[in-house]
Amino acid sequence: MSDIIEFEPTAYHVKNSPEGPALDISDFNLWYGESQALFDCNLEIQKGQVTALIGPSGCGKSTLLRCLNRMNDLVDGLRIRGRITVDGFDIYAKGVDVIALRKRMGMVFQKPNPFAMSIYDNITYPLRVDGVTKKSILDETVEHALKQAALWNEAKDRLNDSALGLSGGQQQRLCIARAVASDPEVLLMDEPCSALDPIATARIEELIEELKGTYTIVMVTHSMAQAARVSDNTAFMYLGRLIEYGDTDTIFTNPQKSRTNDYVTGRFG
Ligand SMILES: Nc1ncnc2c1ncn2[C@@H]1O[C@H](COP(=O)(O)OP(=O)(O)OP(=O)(O)O)[C@@H](O)[C@H]1O
Repeated sequence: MSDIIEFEPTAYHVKNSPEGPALDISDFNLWYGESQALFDCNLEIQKGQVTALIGPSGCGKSTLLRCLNRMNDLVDGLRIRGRITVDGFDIYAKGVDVIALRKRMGMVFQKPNPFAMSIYDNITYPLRVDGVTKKSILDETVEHALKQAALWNEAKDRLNDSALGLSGGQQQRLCIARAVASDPEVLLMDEPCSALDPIATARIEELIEELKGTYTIVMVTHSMAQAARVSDNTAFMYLGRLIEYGDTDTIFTNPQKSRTNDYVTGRFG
């Protein structure tokens, strides 16, 4: 049993310090009711780097990603065994403030999901919920977040327009801006380009390259080409098990396990 009973957000402010992994997943198992979806997963996710989760459909990539900010908590019949720590804090320990945890672990989904409100309000909404009302702080946050998400030039003259009027790629960059506005340490991305065309995809990939270092990024992708282009490390999953994990070049060019090799060379998947 864990000896950590309180989640301490302050501990997260040591952003991407060079020592140790940002996230440590150890002996992690998960069941949806009677059905086990994750088996003894062990993975250290390095700070400031991009880690890709790859593997065939249904192998548990999204399940594992969603455990990293406890997005699975509301699923009926969900059980877990094992441990996930963020900067040494057990995120499943008793007393953890899950809302505070999710602020530290921003999430970007497959389909862009801006709120039906203005571009400005999309970014400031989480701050307002936290009681921030000072206009200068809100303005500054909007500009900074949009610049970080490479959307400032396209959006600065239409901040009060509806976010739903943006293109799909712009909407996804807005969702990234909204995630970074809360000043997270980690960005979790679940197939962030799957609904986008190749040009919008290339913009998001460039953005991921720019954001890494400032943020630790964990990304689920179906595209092996994308994993090879943008990630530093790759974890290959199969049937709920983590089969192999290593630096992306090695996983794609010299994997140790035959199943990894079969997958990355397109023999199945
Ligand atoms: N909410 C849920 N309730 C019950 N079973 C679920 C739930 N979510 C996922 N599963 C099951 O868990 C397993 C892993 O699913 P998951 O979505 O994590 O896989 P994935 O690798 O992300 O798949 P894909 O690439 O198709 O998105 C699958 O067998 C899936 O049917």
